[in-house]
Amino acid sequence: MEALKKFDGAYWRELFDSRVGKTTWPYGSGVWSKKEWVLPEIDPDDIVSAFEGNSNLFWAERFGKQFLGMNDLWVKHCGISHTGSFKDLGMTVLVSQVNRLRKLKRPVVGVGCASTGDTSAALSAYCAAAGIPSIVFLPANKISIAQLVQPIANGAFVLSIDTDFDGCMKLIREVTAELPIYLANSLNSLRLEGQKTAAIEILQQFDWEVPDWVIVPGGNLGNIYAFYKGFKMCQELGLVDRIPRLVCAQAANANPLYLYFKSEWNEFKAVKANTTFASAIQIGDPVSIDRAVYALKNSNGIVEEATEEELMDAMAQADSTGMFICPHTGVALTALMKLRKSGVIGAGDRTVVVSTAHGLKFTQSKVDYHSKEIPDMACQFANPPMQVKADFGSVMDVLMKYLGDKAPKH
Ligand SMILES: N[C@@H](CCOP(=O)(O)O)C(=O)O
Repeated sequence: MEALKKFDGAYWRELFDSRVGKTTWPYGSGVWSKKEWVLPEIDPDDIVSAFEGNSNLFWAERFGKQFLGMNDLWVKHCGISHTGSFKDLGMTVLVSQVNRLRKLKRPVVGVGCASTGDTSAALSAYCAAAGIPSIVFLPANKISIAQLVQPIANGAFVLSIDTDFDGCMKLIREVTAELPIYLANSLNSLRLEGQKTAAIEILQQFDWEVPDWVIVPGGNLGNIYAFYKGFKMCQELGLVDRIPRLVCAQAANANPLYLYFKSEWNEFKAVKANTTFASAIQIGDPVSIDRAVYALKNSNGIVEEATEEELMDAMAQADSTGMFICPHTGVALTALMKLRKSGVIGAGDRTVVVSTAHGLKFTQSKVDYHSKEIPDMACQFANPPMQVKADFGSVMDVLMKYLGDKAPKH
């Protein structure tokens, strides 16, 4: 009974009154009533929901209208998944095949990858579920804590190597040529077979109406090709009659594809990737460069880039509309902002931004931004917590000011 009492409105009301004194609750007595709530009817247009129709395709209504003057902007959230990124889509296919190979007594002792965080999280989770050893090469001190802890907790053999992702990638390719370790990076087509399902799902979610644009953040560049593959497959099957134009969005600090595009596909040069908050795409020598170029050329595609300040501002703006995105999605949104500004993407174009990972994997970057602790960055959309003395008057003062600023001006 005592436990049940806690759910009784009167109990809380009593507690509230005894601590704060009698107050007038302005939102109707129903809030504290013991009776069951009867919700008033609501206009469907007023429903505030994270999900529009399907589970992971959001209509970014407020962001689109407020920052871009767009009414048909969507976010395909691939981070709502088991390990929090789109890598799950590909890894379930790859690890399933490895499982089969092992049952056929093929000499696969373990599965390995180089990673900037998300790939290793997915690989280690699926391998752990199947009881297959996983080996991951991570660039030391270059991935978020949330990402690092995933393969560790999943029981992978984690090598923290004093190099960058490109160095890890080079090493794992050399090692897998010598040892019975199956390479799980996205140069393995099995990964792409899984990842391309996100494109098919987008079309299905739009009832087979093709969006005008799909914007994908790009680092190792397997995913932009996977999207192309999925869309192309649907076109070849006659499910749709065209494919969307693809945009690959890179961080300016790791932009070899962007530079190649700007040279009108004249000459590709790998770059030394500099530190970026979009750490999962901090890659200077992408393994899927040729496939990405093929995808972009065959979809009338574009490559854009985002500086650190641009991507962090875009992330903060998106978060302020409730999105809580990862920095890579900030890169994609920056690309969209630039293409909207130049008029390449029109106000009425149906556009899908691919959100590649869950924002909770990148909380440190958000904390740094909102604390305004990033050198040479204005952090213009920062929303730091307000320090306030623990007394009623001080709290009332700041709240009155806040509410005064926020009150609708009629
Ligand atoms: N961003 C990736 C880098 C590895 O790319 P992959 O496409 O080969 O898996 C990661 O999360 O590790």
